[in-house]
Parts: sequence; C-alpha cells; structure tokens
Amino acid sequence: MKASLLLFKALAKNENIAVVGGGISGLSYAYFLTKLRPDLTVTVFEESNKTGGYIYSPIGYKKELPLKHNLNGAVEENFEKILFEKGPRTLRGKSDGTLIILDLLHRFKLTDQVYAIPKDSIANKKYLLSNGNKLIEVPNSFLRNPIVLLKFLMSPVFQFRKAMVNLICEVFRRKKGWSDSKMDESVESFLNRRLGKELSNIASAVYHGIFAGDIGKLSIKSLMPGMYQIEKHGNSLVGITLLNTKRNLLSIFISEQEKRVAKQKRNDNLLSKDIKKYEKFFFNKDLNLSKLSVLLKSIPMISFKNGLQSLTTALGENFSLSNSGKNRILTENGITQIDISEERNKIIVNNQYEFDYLKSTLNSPKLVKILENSTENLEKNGKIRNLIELMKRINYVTVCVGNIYVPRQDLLKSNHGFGYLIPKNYEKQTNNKEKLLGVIFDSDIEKSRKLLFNEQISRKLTNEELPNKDKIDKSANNKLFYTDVKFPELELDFNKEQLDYTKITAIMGGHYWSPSSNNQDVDKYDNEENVPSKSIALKMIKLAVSKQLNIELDDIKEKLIELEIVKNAIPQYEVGFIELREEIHQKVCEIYKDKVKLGGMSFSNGIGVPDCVLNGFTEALADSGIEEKEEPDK
Ligand SMILES: C=Cc1c2[nH]c(c1C)Cc1[nH]c(c(CCC(=O)O)c1C)Cc1[nH]c(c(C)c1CCC(=O)O)Cc1[nH]c(c(C)c1C=C)C2
Repeated sequence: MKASLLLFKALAKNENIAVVGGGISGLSYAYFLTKLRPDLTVTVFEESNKTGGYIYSPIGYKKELPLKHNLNGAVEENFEKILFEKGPRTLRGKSDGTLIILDLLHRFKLTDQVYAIPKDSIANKKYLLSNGNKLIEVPNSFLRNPIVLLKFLMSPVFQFRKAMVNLICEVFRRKKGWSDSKMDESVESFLNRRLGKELSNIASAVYHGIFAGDIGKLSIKSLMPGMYQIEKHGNSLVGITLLNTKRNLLSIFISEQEKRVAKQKRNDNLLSKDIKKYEKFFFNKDLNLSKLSVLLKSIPMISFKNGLQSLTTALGENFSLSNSGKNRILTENGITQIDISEERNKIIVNNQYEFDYLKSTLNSPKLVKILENSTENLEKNGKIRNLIELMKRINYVTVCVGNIYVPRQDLLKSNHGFGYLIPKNYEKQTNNKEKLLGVIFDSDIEKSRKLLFNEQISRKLTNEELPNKDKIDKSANNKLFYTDVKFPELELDFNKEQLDYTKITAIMGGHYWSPSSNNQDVDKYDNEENVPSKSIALKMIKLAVSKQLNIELDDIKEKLIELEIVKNAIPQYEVGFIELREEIHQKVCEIYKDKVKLGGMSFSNGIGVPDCVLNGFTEALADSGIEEKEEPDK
C-alpha cells in the first residue's frame, strides 16, 4: 500500500469563507485553513475593537518616573508599566496544543517571547486554602517530596482517616457499571459515591481553577473520560491505580539498559495522531517536534514575556499577511444575522455579505441573539426555535478578575508559589461570603521564568548540524538532551530592588454567581443577574485577599488594582453536555445544509488555550478536505 495525498471536495476551490469570532479559536482555525488551502478567501468577523477574545494582556501604568532621554535626545516613556493578564496566562507544557503553539511561535520568529517555568521553581508549588485561611501545599509528585505529601495527608483538607477508610472501601463497594452510553453523573456525586466527600472537596477546588464551575453540576463523562470508562466497566478506581503503581514498582527490577531502551521506544512513539498529521500537513523543517515533546514533559508551564496576547496578535497578523491581502480581519464588525439562500446556495451574513461556508466560534448566548434575528425563511420550519432552546440549555459562568500590583513589597511572605485554589467547603459557616475561587501569584510566576528557546535548547530542538565532538556519539547526545536541559538565568532588564514587587490575580464569582445558585448575599447585588457591580466586587476582592493572605490592602498606598467582570466567560460542561452538543451540531447542519459549523470553547472539545489551537488545526484540516488516503500499489 502506498500513501498519497488526495484533495477531495469539502470546501470547493476558491470558495469564500467567514469565520465568526476573533478569539484564539477563530484565529487558529482561520490561520490553519488559509495555510492548508491558499485558494480560499477567509474573512474573520470580530465584534470588539481588538482580537484575542478572552486572552487579553494589557499594560497598566503605575506612576510617573523621573524623565530620561534616549540616545537621540528624545524623552523616554516615563511611566512604570505593568503587564496585567485578564484571562488565561500560562500553558501547560505537556499537551498537543502547546506543541503546536510553540512550533507556530518558532515560525513567527517569536522565540524570545517564550518562557519556561521549570519543575524545580517556586512557581510550581500549588496550594489549597483551608479553613482558618491556612495554605496547604499540594504535592506535585507522590514520591519525590515525601514531607509535602505527609503534611498534605495530615492536613484538614485531606482528612486522612476518613479519606483512607473511603479509599479502602472503594475496592469492595458495588459499582454501578453503566451499560447505556448516555449515562452521565455529576463529578461530585460520582466522587462522593466512589471516593468520599473529602476527595471530592479537593476536586471541587481543581475545577474552580479550570471551569470556575461547580462539580455538583459538571459532567464526569466530559471532564474525566478515563473515570467514566472505569465506571462503565464496573471496575475499581483504587484497584486500577494500585495495578499501575505495582507496574511502576516492579520496574525497579529492570536493568538500566532495558529502561533506557523502553524510554527511547516510548519517546519515538510519543507523537499523537493529531501531531503526526500536523507534522505531515504543516511541517516546519526547522523544529523537531518529537524532541520538543520530550522536553515539554519536563516543563510544567509555559509563560510569555509580553503576555499570552502576543500569541493571538501573531496569529492574526500572520493570517492577514498571507494570501496577498485576500484574507482580512474585520474588527468592530459584529454579526447580527446568519441566513441561507437556497437558490443561490450561499450563506448571507448581516443581509450584506455572501459566503460559501461559515464557521462560528461564538458562545451560545451570542449565537442565540443572532438566531433570534433570523429571517422568516429560517423561521418557517420551526427548527430554529428548537435550536435556540437547545442552545439556551448550555450554561455559562461569569467571573470577576482582579489584578493587584504592589511595588517594592513582598506581600506573600512565606507562601510563595503558583497560587491557591479554594475548595467548595471552605468557610462553610460563612458561606465563602466573597465568593473567591482562587488567587494566582503572578509575581512568583514571573520571577521563576527562564527563556525556553535558549541557545543550548534551540540547537538540540532544531535539525541543525551537531558540532563535531557531539557527532562522535549521537546516542550520547540524545541522552544528554533528555536529562541535561539547563535553563540559564534570564538577563533582567530591571534592577534587583524592583524584583520585590508583588503581583496577584484574584478570581471571584463563577458558579457562585449563577442565577440558580443559592446566593445568600443576593440583596447586595444590584442587578437581576446575581452579579455584583464593579464597585461592590472591588470591595469584596480586597476584603477576601486581605483576610486570606493576612495583609491590609487598604493600608498600602502604592498599589494598582484593576477589575474586569467577564460575562459568560466559561461554558460549563454539565451533566448531559456531550449529547446536548451533538444534538446542536446536527440541528445546525440540518438548518444550514452543512454550510455552517460551530466550534470554539462551547462546541469543540475542551476549553483550554492549547485545546482551542489544536481544535483549530484539526477542524481546519477536516474542512480543507485534504486527507490521507491509502492507495493500492500499482
Ligand atoms: C480567569 C479565570 C479562569 C479560570 N479558569 C480558566 C480561566 C481563564 C480557564 C482554565 N484555567 C486552567 C485551565 C486548564 C488548562 C489546560 O488544561 O489547558 C483552563 C481551561 C488552569 C489554570 N487555572 C489557573 C491558571 C493560571 C491556569 C493555567 C491556565 C491559565 O493561565 O488560565 C488559575 C485559576 N483559574 C481560575 C481560577 C479561579 C484560578 C485560581 C487560581 C478560573
């Protein structure tokens, strides 16, 4: 059998495509589609005046500094500039999406923007907030740091005795063993039933940090597909974990040589199907993705010199620059109507533009508004009403993001790290009055960063010729790559004294502000949506942070605080979400005769930035119609 590339018609030659939404999902999709199919003309519609969507890294200005002149005699900017991230800010290292993002940044010649947070850095310490405002460090690895593990097991968040009894009982407890593939359950009810309330409370904090959501509503099938499979087959979670641990323990009897061979085999095979496709259709001969993926295994987090927005800006610019100006991003161009003209076989946008195909990355509240403006033509068959009702069943949470900067002071004292998450049962008696979900220690993340593509690593990651002495033993060189990655200190462009600043982000609201939540402080809220005004939110954030970190924010004169309330920020993959999403996709295909498709955080799989980029690639590849087909040998 011989593999060859065949182009078959998904999108016909020279078609005109609309992408709705200029966030990370829309930009990734548009960028990849244009690269895969340069014959197409692609227009991105963005309602706001900037691209990036939820990724937003503005610079705040703190105070006037003494005037300085540059070499040409001109006055230099004389304000202390502070980068604030209002949305996502870091990427997890080990993920297919991150691999693609780093490859893109390498193509865009932005490697000087990419920082690694090494495993052994202070920013890799994560905490949970326990009653009495104690920060409990969560062990990163069960074996590597026994003291942290022991302290965690003995802490009130874990509740050792109860948790251990529950874990032992789990092996013997009767399992449901779902036979119907439609079965689903909330994460909370599943974990309570299987592992007990103590462990489920820890999971509540983790999902505060991802969905800002309530594990009492989020779906086990969507969020923990591995657990779902174990349940489906009626197996024990603890049993399967122990079996895997036994396999690991047995590995101490395997010789070093055998281990090395096994590791090499794993590394050779480590690219997923999606990344192999990316390599095949989008190959950048400069960067070795297999080596990069090995390196990323040892880097928990990636961060960006000028904020994550440099990624979306670069994607937008590289998209617009390609195809000699045929492609465009129309900012301040919201979509109000999407109709279909069956006679002309076209999608009509805003009664004005005609397209052959439209990809939306909007969330469902925005789509509902657009659908409600649909013409009588679409209204006639009643299907659109049904679609609107389905879309309204997807719930979203609103979050308040508070960025706080204090110069020349270390407010975190002994609690340095990535930040902390707050479990659901924190201060149950006071009902977590301020509805804080967690706090990120941005200054610690910033102070832990190391240039990822430094000279040593870049040489190993690119297919550049190896220096002569390394050529002598290539296998030794490979080994060196896996074990000997060094991150030299960054050259700082500010003096040591300025390193003592504190920058944190406090995140509040989420599911606690959902209309259905039993909010005791509802009289404080000045609108019917259960969301406080900005001024009340500011008071609440200051109060909570001061209390939890034991500082008096109001007493600190030199500070900068910015607050953003992001409505419908994160879709909630609640119980039954997978089936609901599938039904919506089917209805959209039916109504718009396969000429409209939905993507983005709400309708593709996954809400993380790497997920959005990976989905952008796989969906563009599928729509491009470029597929690999096996052909028999002649
Ligand atoms: C601003 C509020 C957000 C909260 N969750 C998200 C946002 C944007 C989305 C999100 N956060 C994480 C993931 C998983 C990452 C992945 O698997 O790709 C997602 C989808 C993990 C995460 N949580 C926090 C950080 C800094 C990260 C890394 C990714 C990122 O930079 O967003 C901190 C954090 N996020 C939220 C809270 C309450 C919180 C508290 C410490 C809600």
